[in-house]
Amino acid sequence: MKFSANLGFLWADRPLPEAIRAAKAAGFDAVECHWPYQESLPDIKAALDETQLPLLGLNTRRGDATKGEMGLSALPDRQGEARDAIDEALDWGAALGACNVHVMAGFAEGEEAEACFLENLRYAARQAASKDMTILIEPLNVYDAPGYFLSTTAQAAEIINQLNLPNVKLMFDCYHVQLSEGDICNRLSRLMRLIGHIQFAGVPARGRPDQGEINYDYIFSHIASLGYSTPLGAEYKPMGHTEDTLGWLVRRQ
Ligand SMILES: O=C(O)[C@@H](O)C(=O)CO
Ligand SMILES: [Mg+2]
Repeated sequence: MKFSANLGFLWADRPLPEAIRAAKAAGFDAVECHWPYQESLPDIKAALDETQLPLLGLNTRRGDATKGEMGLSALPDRQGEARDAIDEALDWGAALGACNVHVMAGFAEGEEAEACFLENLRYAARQAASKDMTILIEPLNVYDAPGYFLSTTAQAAEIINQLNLPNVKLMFDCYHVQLSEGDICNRLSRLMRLIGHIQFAGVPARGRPDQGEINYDYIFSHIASLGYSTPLGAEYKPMGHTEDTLGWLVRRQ
């Protein structure tokens, strides 16, 4: 099993280039990030080149983070901004050699929001295809993100099936799935052909994966048995020094 350090949470107190080097030193096989846009792209690229760690993905901008926005792609009155955010994420991703862009839907509901999200995803998939990249959509749990447009894997699967585009896939975050839906292993089996990336964290605190109600040794074995070998994204809040939380990784090396 291979692992990707999500630098939105791990070593989040360091600039991304330093966080990338820390992930390499800790033994991760890949990295991924949330919103790198305030940092220097050439410095991030230099750290990726130096460490030879692949960048698995990044997110589209949230919108106005000070207002708590979490994406724009399902907001019918924000289509121009949403597409700028998609273009920006794809440009950064292509420059950094990333394979995935997570298109964030935002807080919205109803048919108009769904039609808007589908249209923006079609646009994103077209732009991504020309860069050989994949678009991910991720349901967020109803406790952390109440009102977020996508909250279940069933809803995400319906959208992906409706689009029927080879480069639109599901980001299956075991943490969100456990809180909103449960039944993680059966869902992984059923949804495997739609999955583009898998993330994990302890539940319910979103801390290190070896603490909490989920037995990740079991889940990782199940994922391996399904033939999935892409690095799994460690997207948890270390609540202290990241190095102090890596026993789960060290035990597997
Ligand atoms: O699960 C999450 O919160 C992330 O994967 C993300 O991209 C949005 O914050
Ligand atoms: Mg996630």
